[in-house]
Amino acid sequence: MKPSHVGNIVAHQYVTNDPLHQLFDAVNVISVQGYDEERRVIYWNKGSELIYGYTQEEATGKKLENLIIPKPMQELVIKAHREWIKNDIEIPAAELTLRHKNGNDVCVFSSHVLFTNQYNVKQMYCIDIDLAEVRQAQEQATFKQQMLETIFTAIPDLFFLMADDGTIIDYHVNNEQNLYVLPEHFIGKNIAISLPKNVGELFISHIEEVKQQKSIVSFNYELTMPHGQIFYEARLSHLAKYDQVIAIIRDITEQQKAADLIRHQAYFDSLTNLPNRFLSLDRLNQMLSEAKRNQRKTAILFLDIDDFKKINDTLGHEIGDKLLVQSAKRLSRVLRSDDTVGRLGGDEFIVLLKDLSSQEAAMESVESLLKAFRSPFTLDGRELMLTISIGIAIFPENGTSSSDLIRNADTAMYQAKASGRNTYSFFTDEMNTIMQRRFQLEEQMHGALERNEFEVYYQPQYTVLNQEIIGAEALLRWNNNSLGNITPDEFIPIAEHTGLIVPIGRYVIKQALTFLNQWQKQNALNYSISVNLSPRQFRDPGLVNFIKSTLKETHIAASCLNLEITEGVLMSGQSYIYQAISKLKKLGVKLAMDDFGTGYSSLNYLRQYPFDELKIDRSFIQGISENKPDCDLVKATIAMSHSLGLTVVAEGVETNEQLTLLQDMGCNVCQGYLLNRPLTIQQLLKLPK
Ligand SMILES: Nc1nc2c(ncn2[C@@H]2O[C@@H]3COP(=O)(O)O[C@H]4[C@@H](O)[C@H](n5cnc6c(=O)[nH]c(N)nc65)O[C@@H]4COP(=O)(O)O[C@H]3[C@H]2O)c(=O)[nH]1
Repeated sequence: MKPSHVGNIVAHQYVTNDPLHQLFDAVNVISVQGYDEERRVIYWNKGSELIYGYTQEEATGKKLENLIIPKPMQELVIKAHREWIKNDIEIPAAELTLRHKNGNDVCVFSSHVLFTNQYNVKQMYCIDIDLAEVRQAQEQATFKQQMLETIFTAIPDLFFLMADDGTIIDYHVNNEQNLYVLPEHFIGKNIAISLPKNVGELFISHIEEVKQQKSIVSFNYELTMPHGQIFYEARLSHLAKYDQVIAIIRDITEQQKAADLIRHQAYFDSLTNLPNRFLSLDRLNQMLSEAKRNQRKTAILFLDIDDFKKINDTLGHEIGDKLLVQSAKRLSRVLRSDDTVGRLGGDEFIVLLKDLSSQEAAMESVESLLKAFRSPFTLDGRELMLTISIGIAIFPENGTSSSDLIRNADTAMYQAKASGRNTYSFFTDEMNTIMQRRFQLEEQMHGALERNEFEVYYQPQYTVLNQEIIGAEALLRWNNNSLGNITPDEFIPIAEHTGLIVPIGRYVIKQALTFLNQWQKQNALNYSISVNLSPRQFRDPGLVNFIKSTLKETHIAASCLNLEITEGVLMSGQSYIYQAISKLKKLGVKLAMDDFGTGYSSLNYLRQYPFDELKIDRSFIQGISENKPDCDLVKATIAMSHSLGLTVVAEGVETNEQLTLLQDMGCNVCQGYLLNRPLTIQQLLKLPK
């Protein structure tokens, strides 16, 4: 292109800078502007339009200071430009904030050159690089930095930046007290030597792992710090691009303690601190696997504090709890460290004796356990004696599975209780048969009332003098489809144990009084009815009211109801029993002491409780005709009862001889096979008056 000598300044530039302009025209990301000596635009590329907003047409001919220079800088720019043209004082490249067409700031890095063209005219070229993105990136970097710092200060975790061989490069910690060693001792050093050997090794092995694995690797460790034993969780992340590893360390002592506590609560009994049922059974399973492997014997002991329920009921749960704690301590003390004692619940404990050479070897521990209870317990200044009953099952003789062994030890304990408590019993096969029968009875007893399997029989009671019927004793019978006829001696104790005696007992009372009403009406006689009451029935808070309302419903005078209780009912000395008896007496109901002669036959109870009648057990009656001591005893009992104002009833009279003797002794009432067996209602109603 040729210069056009028309005095047009624009024309000059093309002559001078044509090849360069072609280059600048092609670059959009850089702004290139050309100015003449008066700072008028002679060149304005596309990049300038993009940065400053003015098109080439708009910019051409305009003065630099009026175009993109902010007001405060204008004087300065004019002066600098002049100095350059006149005195050759170069304007240095600099970061400047200039102005967009829309008035906004434009941040650029501006470099400048001054040409003198062939007409000796000076032209200044400005090359501006938009710094908006750079600034934005810088701002973002600063923001991120600040954000990281804020995070670092806000969270309590420790951060370590390490080379991927474990050399510590940098760290961040909120409180230097949380550092195991001071920074000067670990910066630039390998983490393995900055921490205890085992922890250092953990770090190194996990650093190796995180390098192989792309995800985060975490592990726990603990350190002894001046402020205690501290648990940490370390999370490692590999910065593969930089061959570095970041470790974020968190103090998890509190969580650890909470988890330990939860674990402890899940496995240990909170009262005695002994292993609970869950842990005890787990230990039993472990012990059995070991015993199987080593072909050794082990023993499973079931322990139960005798009459603990009574202690709890009379002295209160607080004392009961204290006794359990002390008992647990005594039990633990006498066992070998290898053995386990656990609490199964209530007053039941389990003892696992490991590695026994023989069955007899268990005896030593059993005796120590019984002996541990020989000295009294001292509680709040008072002394209490406790005894325990122990059932023992031996692996492998009495079972190889934990469930069999537990069941058999329980059965043996039941036997120990039955043989008078404060003793032990080894499991035997006969016990197993008894227990199986027991379980069958228990199973069938549930629902027996609903299935109408019970029937009340009545054994007539006669005056000894002339054998006139004065009443009857209600005796329960149970006929079950699969088990046949079950005697009360067998099922009543089970009904007591399960608590089913409460509804069953109410059934008997209701049936007996309903029948009595029918019987009294039919014969127009004021017969009485005797009903047995079990100890467990006294724990039924509705008992007295039930009797009261049933008497009312059946129109029976309270004095016609005779409640038979055994010494066992009174022995616990529970206040609720005394209260129930007093209330029943107030109703007008009569009270008989049953089975006299079989237990302690404590005369004290006869004085203490308002009895009307005393029933001499049939085992004595049977002996009176053959055996003098029995005869003397019965004679004395009758005399004593009479002196206390009690009516005497003889049970189980089977022979005329017995009857005659009882007549001689002045016994009042009798019942027995001689006169009649227990009868059904129909049979009894057919009897002559
Ligand atoms: N060898 C012999 N035995 C005679 C003779 N006369 C009566 N008997 C039996 O002696 C038991 C007397 O009842 P118990 O001492 O109260 O002893 C009762 C009583 O303690 C309990 N029992 C029975 N029915 C009930 C009941 O409804 N409630 C409660 N709680 N216990 C009951 O079961 C025990 C046994 O009852 P049963 O088997 O009916 O046995 C009855 C009766 O059948 C005789 O001349 N010779």
